[in-house]
Amino acid sequence: MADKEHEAVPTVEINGLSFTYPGIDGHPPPGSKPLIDGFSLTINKGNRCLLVGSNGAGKTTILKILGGKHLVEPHMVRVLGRSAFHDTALTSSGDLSYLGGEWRREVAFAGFDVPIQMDVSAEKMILGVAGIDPQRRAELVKVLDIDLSWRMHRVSDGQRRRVQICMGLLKPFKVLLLDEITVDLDVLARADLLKFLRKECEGRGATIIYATHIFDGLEDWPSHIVYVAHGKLQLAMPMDKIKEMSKLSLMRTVESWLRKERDEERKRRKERKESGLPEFEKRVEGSRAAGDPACVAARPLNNGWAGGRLHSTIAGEENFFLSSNRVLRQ
Ligand SMILES: Nc1ncnc2c1ncn2[C@@H]1O[C@H](COP(=O)(O)OP(=O)(O)OP(=O)(O)O)[C@@H](O)[C@H]1O
Repeated sequence: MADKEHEAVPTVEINGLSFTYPGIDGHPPPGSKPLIDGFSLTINKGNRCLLVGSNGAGKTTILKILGGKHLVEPHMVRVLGRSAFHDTALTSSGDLSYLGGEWRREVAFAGFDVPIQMDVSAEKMILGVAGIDPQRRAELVKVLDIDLSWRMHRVSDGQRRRVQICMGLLKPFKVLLLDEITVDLDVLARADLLKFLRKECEGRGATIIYATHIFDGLEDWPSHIVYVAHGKLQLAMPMDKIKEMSKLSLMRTVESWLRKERDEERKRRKERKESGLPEFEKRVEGSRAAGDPACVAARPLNNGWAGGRLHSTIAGEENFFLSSNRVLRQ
C-alpha cells in the first residue's frame, strides 16, 4: 500500500498467514479450521492503517501476531524485515510498539510488563524510562495532558490510560500497533492523540495499524483501510479509493460491510440448519477419523470447535462437558 509522500517501503509484510489458537495441550485441536487463514497484506512506511471488522473477526489476533506475542512461521510475518516473535530486539529497541487492550493493570514498555496501579507518580513512571529524548517526552505529556503529580492508584481509568499511552509512545517507534486503546479517552485527548500519531507518520514515516470500533474523529485520519472478516482479508484499500467507492461516511461504510457480513452469516447458519447433517456432526466424524475415538460430540466455540462427552439434555439442548476450544480426550 503506497503512500503519496513516501516511497513504497514495506514495513509490515504478511504472507499467507495461517494461525490457530492452541488448546490446553499446546496443539491446535484436531480437525480445527485455522482462525486466521491465507492472510496476506503489505503495509508501507508512512501508512496509517485502520483495521476494521466485527467482534471476533481476528483483529486482536493479527495485531498480537504482528507484535510477536504468538508464534507463527517466521516467513509468514515480517515486521521491518524481521520476525517479531523470534527477534525480541524489535520490541525491546522500541522500533515495534504494541499497545493493546490487556493494559488494564499493566503497561507494556520495551518488552516488559510494569504494574501500573501501585502507589507511584506519573512523573516517576514517565521520567523513569531511560534514554528518552526529553523533547519528545515533554511533547507527549502535553499532548496527553498528563499531570505528572498524578498517583497511579488514585487516577481515573482515562487518566491511567493516558499515562500508559505516553509510556508506549516514548520511544520513536517505526511500527506501532494499536488495539482499541482510546476507549477511555475523552474527546479532546483522543483528537490530540490522533493528531500526534498522524504527525509521526507524515513527519518521520512511522507505520501505524490501528484496530478500533470507534470512528469518531477518524474520517480523515487513516491513509488505508483494512477490513477483516472470519480471519480472512476482505479488503485493503487507500482511504481515497474508499471515498470514491462509497459516498457514505467512513462509519456508515464500515457499518454497511458488517451488516452485509452478518446477513450472509445468518443465511449460512440457516442453510446449515436445514441441510440435515449439522456441521458439528461432520466435525465429530472428522475428529474420530483423525484418531480421537473418545470424541462423541462437538460444537462451535470461539470460531473453533469444542467437543466432549454428552453430559445431559436440558430442555432439548445438548449439554456437553466443554472446557476449552479443543476436542477433549477421555
Ligand atoms: N486465547 C484464545 N484461545 C482461543 N480462541 C481465542 C483466543 N483469543 C481469541 N480467540 C478467538 O479468536 C477469534 C478472534 O478473536 P479476536 O480477539 O482476534 O477478534 P477481534 O476481531 O479482535 O474481536 P473484537 O472486535 O471483539 O475485539 C474469536 O472468535 C475468539 O473467540
